[in-house]
Amino acid sequence: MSKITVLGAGSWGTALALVLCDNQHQVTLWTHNSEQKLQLEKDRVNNKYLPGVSLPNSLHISDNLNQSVDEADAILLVVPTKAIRNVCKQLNAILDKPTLIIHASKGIEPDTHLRISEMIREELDESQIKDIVVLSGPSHAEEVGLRHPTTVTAASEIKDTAKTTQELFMNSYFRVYTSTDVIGVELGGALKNIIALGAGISDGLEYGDNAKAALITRGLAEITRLATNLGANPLTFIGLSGVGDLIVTCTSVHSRNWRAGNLFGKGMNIDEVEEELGMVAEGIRTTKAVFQLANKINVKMPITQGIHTIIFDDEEPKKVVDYLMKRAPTNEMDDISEMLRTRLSD
Ligand SMILES: NC(=O)C1=CN([C@@H]2O[C@H](COP(=O)(O)OP(=O)(O)OC[C@H]3O[C@@H](n4cnc5c(N)ncnc54)[C@H](O)[C@@H]3O)[C@@H](O)[C@H]2O)C=CC1
Ligand SMILES: O=C(CO)COP(=O)(O)O
Repeated sequence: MSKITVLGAGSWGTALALVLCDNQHQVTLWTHNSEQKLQLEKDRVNNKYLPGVSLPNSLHISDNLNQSVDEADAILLVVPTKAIRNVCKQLNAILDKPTLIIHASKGIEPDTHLRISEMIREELDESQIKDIVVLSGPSHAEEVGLRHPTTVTAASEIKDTAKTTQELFMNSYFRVYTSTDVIGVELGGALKNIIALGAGISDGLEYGDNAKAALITRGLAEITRLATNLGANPLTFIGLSGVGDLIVTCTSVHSRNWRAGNLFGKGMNIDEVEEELGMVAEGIRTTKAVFQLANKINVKMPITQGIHTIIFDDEEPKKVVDYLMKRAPTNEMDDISEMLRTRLSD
């Protein structure tokens, strides 16, 4: 049994805390919101973020970060990307020994274009980090909360800590694979949210299955192209954190990003979408970050560019689709050959 502290009591933090409780670990779920702490303790259900799922009696709820992480064997960070630095700054003032940090958030920071593990390394001292493991894959909290079969990947360059993470989470309904491709796994989880916005927009326009299949497939080519340029293994993108997460996020009504896209497709603007959603759709900020990054390093990402125009320039979705369809004709496999060439020349 390990002592594990989950930071972030949203849908995913709550669902992962349940998995860890089912595995007989000693688990604390930390929320920064004292009203939420009282609500969780009183109802033993996360009414706002994971309704209908009972919290196990063994789950300890806290709003005190200091006490929550005291003597923790591992810390699981699951706050939205925009809160990562703030939470890490608070941890920086507290942690007094090398700690295993596992993160399950999915995003890229605008302006710096950093992945989450890179942001964590900027905020914590080296002496506070035993390792940072990325936990990512096709996994909606709503289904994990029901203990439906789910598979994810735990990625670290240090095989032992990826294995430790696998052992902490693995059970009969939650299967964990390991990987050493931290860049690929982290980017796969973050970038698919952009394409999920696109799938939602397409469904909001009622374009049907052909358009969505096109978005998923060409979206995969586009995000793999960027990730390979940033050092990821292209093969990671035919795995759980690549095509796996794209499928689940682009096709599920549980997806916050798909739902946000759907609202954009129906004509709402960014303020209206964020208000209506009430939960984090990471793809919105990630679209901004990736649009900047792709321009900076000169990687072609037409779908991301189009979604950026819809979200941040209020462009009509139909006009963007028209632009995408009328681009100069190309050869489908150019991408793949280019990626393999890059990989083989490494
Ligand atoms: N919901 C899901 O099924 C999955 C979510 N994720 C990722 O997990 C991360 C969290 O997502 P969700 O749990 O869905 O978000 P959510 O919108 O359900 O909840 C976010 C939580 O973070 C808390 N929070 C916000 N700002 C904070 C701060 N400054 N300090 C501490 N806590 C703060 C909120 O109070 C809330 O409890 C995201 O990066 C998301 O992409 C990954 C896989 C599945
Ligand atoms: O990452 C997820 C599923 O794997 C969750 O996606 P959403 O944030 O779009 O709900």
